[in-house]
Amino acid sequence: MGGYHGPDQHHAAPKAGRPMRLGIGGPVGSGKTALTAALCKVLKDELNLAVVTNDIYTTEDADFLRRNAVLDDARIMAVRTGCCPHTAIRDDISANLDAVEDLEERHENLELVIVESGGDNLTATFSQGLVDKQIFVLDVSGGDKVPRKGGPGVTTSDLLVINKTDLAPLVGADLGVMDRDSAQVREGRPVVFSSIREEPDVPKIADWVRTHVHEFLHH
Ligand SMILES: Nc1nc2c(ncn2[C@@H]2O[C@H](COP(=O)(O)OP(=O)(O)OP(=O)(O)O)[C@@H](O)[C@H]2O)c(=O)[nH]1
Repeated sequence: MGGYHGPDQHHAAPKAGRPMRLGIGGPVGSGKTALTAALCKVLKDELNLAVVTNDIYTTEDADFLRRNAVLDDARIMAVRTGCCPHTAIRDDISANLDAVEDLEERHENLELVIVESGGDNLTATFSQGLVDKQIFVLDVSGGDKVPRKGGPGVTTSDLLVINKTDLAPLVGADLGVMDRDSAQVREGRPVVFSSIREEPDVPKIADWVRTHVHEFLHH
């Protein structure tokens, strides 16, 4: 098992003839499952897509997606990591890769596979051997100092989502500070503020995903 900050041990997988693989990571409870469900609802009629969920001991996230009928059952696979979530998305990616490849074999012409990580800390990122793009989801109620603390998820993810903006007044979080600090540590990489509760069709995030799937499949 590698350390949190060690180099990625895996090479990026060849891209020809397969869907874009999108990782969604972030701390426990930040809204990863809510975002996965929202993206499935918004994109399922325009993109051929499937989802892999990760939980430590249960299949709770997959069960949530199935209960909410965001996709056909056969398009959702649960990985039970039995270990720290970051290990399964970065160090020993075999169970996740098997699940992704299984979905790709079972569903012809998939265009997007979302891999939702279990909740972990600010250092957890996906291996490039598992995903092509990654979104890191932070929760406003974790405090407005979190973006400036940095960590690879915050600084290097392809898209940083700062979720639960509806809670900012309740927890005294200054969204301006989060915006300024994240811009500073991310050196131009995009940041989107969202409230999945108030805006369940996540328009800016869905647009970002559409654009990247299109680029991946057609370039
Ligand atoms: N107020 C508010 N609550 C939200 C929002 N997005 C998600 N939630 C709630 O936050 C809680 C956690 O959301 P999940 O989507 O389960 O979070 P998660 O990151 O998948 O959690 P783990 O998989 O356990 O790490 C749930 O009760 C959601 O309904 C939001 O924008 N605003």
